Amino acid sequence: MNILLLGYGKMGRTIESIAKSRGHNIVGKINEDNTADLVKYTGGNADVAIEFSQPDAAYENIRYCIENGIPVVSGTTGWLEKKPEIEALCQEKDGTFFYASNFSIGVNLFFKLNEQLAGLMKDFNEYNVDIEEIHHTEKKDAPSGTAITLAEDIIKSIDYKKKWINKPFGKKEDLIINSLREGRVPGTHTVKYSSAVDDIEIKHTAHSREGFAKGAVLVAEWITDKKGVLTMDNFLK
Ligand SMILES: NC(=O)C1=CN([C@@H]2O[C@H](COP(=O)(O)OP(=O)(O)OC[C@H]3O[C@@H](n4cnc5c(N)ncnc54)[C@H](OP(=O)(O)O)[C@@H]3O)[C@@H](O)[C@H]2O)C=CC1
Ligand SMILES: O=C(O)C1=N[C@H](C(=O)O)C[C@H](O)C1
Repeated sequence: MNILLLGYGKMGRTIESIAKSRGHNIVGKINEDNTADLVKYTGGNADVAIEFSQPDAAYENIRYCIENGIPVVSGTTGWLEKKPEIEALCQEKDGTFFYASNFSIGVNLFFKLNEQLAGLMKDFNEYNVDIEEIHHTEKKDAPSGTAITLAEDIIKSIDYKKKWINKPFGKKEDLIINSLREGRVPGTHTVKYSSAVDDIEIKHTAHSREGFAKGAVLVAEWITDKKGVLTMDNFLK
């Protein structure tokens, strides 16, 4: 498979190494300094694009792919206010767009566990729930996309939480996401229910970026013959 990498930073490099080990070719690597080269690529010479860039670049990269017939797998976080526009464009152009806030299989199991725990906890108002996410100091966005997914799934079940906020303190109706930036941490997420007498915690700790990158390559292999707006739920089925 011929893969175009949009964003060749920490994730782009890890994806390159996994993709090559699975027999794929990297036909292009686009970073901030060579975005003009993007016009060289179309659905004729790139079977799929894998997009891990930065919040202010994702929309234009994904739009280019959809308009030029390249199926695109994106994991960039911090740009999601524009995702509905991309989804509409994908439908209009009969394109292929896959987005996940986290491509790791472990995190996607953790998402399911989070949904189940929220379902169990919904009638126990003596507990307060909050989220902590820890990432490396180079991360550009806060809260993490993964923490937002966790928060949105909790708010669907827990009536006393009305919205998430990215602050260490808030009212009971606010689901706190506390974002910490430390050293080279690849990504740690904790959901904690606390009462006066006990705490219940679930936690996912990534040991490296390999889980995210392998998930993105597996999805890229899977989507090349598919159309539409696709998610991890479609892939994992
Ligand atoms: N969904 C998931 O599973 C995961 C998502 N992520 C997300 O992926 C994104 C990238 O993470 P990471 O690799 O750690 O970040 P890095 O900062 O290491 O890499 C981002 C790269 O994007 C490049 N870039 C900047 N502008 C453009 C542009 N217009 N087009 C293409 N590339 C561009 C940067 O280039 P330059 O250096 O020249 O500025 C840089 O090389 C983040 O949003 C992060 O949150 C990360 C891990 C997992
Ligand atoms: O920026 C990162 O590094 C990561 N970003 C994603 C996020 O914002 O959730 C996924 C992972 O936690 C690593």
